[in-house]
Amino acid sequence: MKKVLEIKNLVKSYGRKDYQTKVLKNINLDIYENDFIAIMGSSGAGKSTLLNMLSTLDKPTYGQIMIDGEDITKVNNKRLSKIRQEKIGFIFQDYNLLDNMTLQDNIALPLSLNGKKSSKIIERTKQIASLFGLNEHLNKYPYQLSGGQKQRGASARALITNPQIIFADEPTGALDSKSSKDLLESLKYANEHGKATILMVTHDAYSASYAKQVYMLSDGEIKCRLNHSGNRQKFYDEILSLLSSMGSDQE
Ligand SMILES: Nc1ncnc2c1ncn2[C@@H]1O[C@H](COP(=O)(O)OP(=O)(O)OP(=O)(O)O)[C@@H](O)[C@H]1O
Repeated sequence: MKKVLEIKNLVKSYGRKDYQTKVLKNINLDIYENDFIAIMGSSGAGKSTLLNMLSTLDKPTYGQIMIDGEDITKVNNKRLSKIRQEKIGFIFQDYNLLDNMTLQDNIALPLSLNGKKSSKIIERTKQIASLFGLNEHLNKYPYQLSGGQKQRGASARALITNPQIIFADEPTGALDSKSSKDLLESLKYANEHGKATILMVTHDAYSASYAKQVYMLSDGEIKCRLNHSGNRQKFYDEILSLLSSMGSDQE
């Protein structure tokens, strides 16, 4: 299996030189094509910090992050934006759709920015929108959509370029349970039927139970890994019992 992300001795500190807080102490992680990983941990454990570094939005204090064998901590900004455009998709908790564009244009945006031909863009937009059950909403503007539809739109936008890795930070954080389930089913489908590798930060055991592996971040380190054994309900129970044994403040 191809290694898409390799993290070596990753450290992140905040603050001045003489007064530093080490948020991430020593993270080592290999992520392979088609993995679906959930990163959990209590509030302030460093989940978003880790995701921001892996997704090129922030730089580590020490350590290496290799995407496709290329150390993204060492490349210049021009190369970094190319890597973002070509290899990475982002899903944020607050959707980040552009208000003055239709859903169709929002989903198509990464391709329009790449300068692809318009008939190809429309075809691909419809294809990805149908994966997320959005075809009948394509001409609507974000204010005409529900939270769940917006988040599925944001996810379709993240997947439209067929990126190697999707980074999702609390993608179900603002959704009700039905919309969360719809979104997670779509991500699962994209992971199982496409080649999408997904790395999702979540505090929610239900969302995490859709992943293939769950990593627990605690005290700046990955303390524990759980593997999905095939039955989602069983995995959900295992995650809950791990969270309670870790004395976490999760549900
Ligand atoms: N830019 C920053 N400067 C200083 N400290 C920061 C900065 N960003 C994050 N931190 C600190 O790093 C720690 C980890 O924050 P992070 O947002 O990664 O946690 P998290 O696990 O995602 O939490 P939550 O579940 O509450 O979102 C926190 O103590 C936070 O206050």
